[in-house]
Amino acid sequence: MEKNLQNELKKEAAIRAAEFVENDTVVGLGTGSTVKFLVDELGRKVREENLSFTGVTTSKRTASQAESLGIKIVSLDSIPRIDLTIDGADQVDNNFNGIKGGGAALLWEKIVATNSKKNIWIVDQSKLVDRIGSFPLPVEVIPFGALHVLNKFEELNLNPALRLTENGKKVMTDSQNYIIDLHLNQIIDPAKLSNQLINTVGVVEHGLFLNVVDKVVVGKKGQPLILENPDK
Ligand SMILES: O=C(CO)[C@H](O)[C@H](O)COP(=O)(O)O
Repeated sequence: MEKNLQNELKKEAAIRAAEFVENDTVVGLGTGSTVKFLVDELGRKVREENLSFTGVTTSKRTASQAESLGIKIVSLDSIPRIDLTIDGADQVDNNFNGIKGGGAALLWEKIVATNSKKNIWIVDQSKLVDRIGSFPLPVEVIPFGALHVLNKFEELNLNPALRLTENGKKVMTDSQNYIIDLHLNQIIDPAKLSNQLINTVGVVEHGLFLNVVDKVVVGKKGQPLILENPDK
């Protein structure tokens, strides 16, 4: 999909999803380019429509954008619950399984998501797929012994690659871990892979988000589509 159109559709989904944010609630704010549109819109609503909510963010990036727009941000441990989290995703299949972590924020994203009463993902239509996996699956690993974890993944034919910055430095997450991307093409059994990864010593978390999302707001030509997860 052409970049300008994709951005337009991301923005459309983000603006539609902002309507789900209610006054006096605690809202988890995800990370990424789609969420950036969401935070802009929520900032506008705070300024122009007196929307009042408390945010919990899934990255330092989102926290600084939100605070610069006047959105109140608190730490996760200072609040008893999160009412709703809105986040992006890299791919979503028909069973509402998703891959996240393209922006390297998957650990905080999963912690915030699993502590939220409701989760909404905002995506453009190109991210809806029959089977997830053509987007590389991010795995967050602690730096100590990371190359041994990479070798194990290699032995398991998971096609791992340590994520590097444009300058060739290792990408560091907000928790000071590394990211290994698994180039799998397709994931036949997401639950099995999820168990396998999380049981590998050195892995902190992975980007398979299974049975997490309640609603997906899809930016598509025409108007946004809202998909409801029947299993939630
Ligand atoms: O999981 C994420 C960050 O870790 C993002 O939500 C995901 O990568 C989608 O990003 P974008 O909205 O930029 O396409």
